[in-house]
Amino acid sequence: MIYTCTLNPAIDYFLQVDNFRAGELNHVKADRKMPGGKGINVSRVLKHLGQASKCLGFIGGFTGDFIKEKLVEEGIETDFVAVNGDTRINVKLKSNTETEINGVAPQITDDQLDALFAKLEKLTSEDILVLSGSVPGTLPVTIYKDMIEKVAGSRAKVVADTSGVAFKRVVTAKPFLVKPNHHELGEYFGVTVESFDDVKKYGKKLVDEGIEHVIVSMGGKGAIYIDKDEYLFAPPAKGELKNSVGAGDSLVGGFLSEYVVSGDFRKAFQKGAASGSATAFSVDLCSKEKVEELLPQIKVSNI
Ligand SMILES: Nc1ncnc2c1ncn2[C@@H]1O[C@H](COP(=O)(O)OP(=O)(O)OP(=O)(O)O)[C@@H](O)[C@H]1O
Ligand SMILES: O=P(O)(O)OC[C@@]1(O)O[C@H](CO)[C@@H](O)[C@@H]1O
Repeated sequence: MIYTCTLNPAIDYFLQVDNFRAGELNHVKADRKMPGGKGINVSRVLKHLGQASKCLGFIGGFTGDFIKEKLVEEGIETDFVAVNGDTRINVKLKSNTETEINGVAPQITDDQLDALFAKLEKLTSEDILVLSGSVPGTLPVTIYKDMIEKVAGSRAKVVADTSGVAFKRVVTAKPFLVKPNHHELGEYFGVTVESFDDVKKYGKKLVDEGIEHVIVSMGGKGAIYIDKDEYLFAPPAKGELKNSVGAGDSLVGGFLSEYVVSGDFRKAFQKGAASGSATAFSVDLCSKEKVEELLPQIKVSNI
């Protein structure tokens, strides 16, 4: 089973405003509310691509109910720990530019944290645990590292996609796969990562630190996969950008959807990159049809 863990889920509230003007009254032309948060997005992409998963994490209030209902409607299993406050709302404003305003997580108590850790006890070597997104302020920043240590005995594979201090900490626990974007990779090493050579150099440093598989996404420039033996490049597909929110999560979901079937990293990377582009060219997260349409465009090469 693939478990995705979203410590800080959200309703993603997409707003379209023509010529948004800060400091003035703006009228919304169209809006959309979607269940969001990185792990939840991975689960939704997995579902679209025909793979089951179970969503873990913390959820609360009317916003949490909305997320759970939507996931149930889509046939996605959930096993969230309930918290007292409201799950956050993240505003995704599309106008001449894209602006994101991510909300604040509700408080999480020690008992609720223990309840999440108890759920990890059933993981086995057959399972994959995806740890994605930001860490709520009331939790220790070492939480992802602690979770990896908790499941280490089970030999479940851990995939991590987070940023800032949480990324710094999770790297020390050596997950099976990490997926920073090039900005997050640069932030980790205190440098600016721009060119493919930079991505290769700093991605390889993560492999040298003990992470088996590293995928660095670079938005519209594609993605690079690094392990101890090779560097692979997946170009972006061609199309009209509609929504970049969740492209990285789609890369992770697409990758896992193939990896659990074939265990082939090259094919999994190709599917992941096709899924990232498919989401970038869609209003919602990628559909199976869109991923299959774009797949032939993604010619993975050794670089
Ligand atoms: N404009 C685009 N055109 C084509 N493909 C894209 C585009 N944007 C993203 N992609 C694909 O999606 C992948 C992931 O995108 P990106 O690097 O933006 O992830 P991210 O920064 O983690 O995003 P998020 O946090 O919103 O999920 C890229 O590596 C690329 O393959
Ligand atoms: O604040 P975090 O947890 O870092 O990111 C949360 C978020 O921006 O990431 C997803 C896209 O990747 C969205 O669904 C969600 O709103």
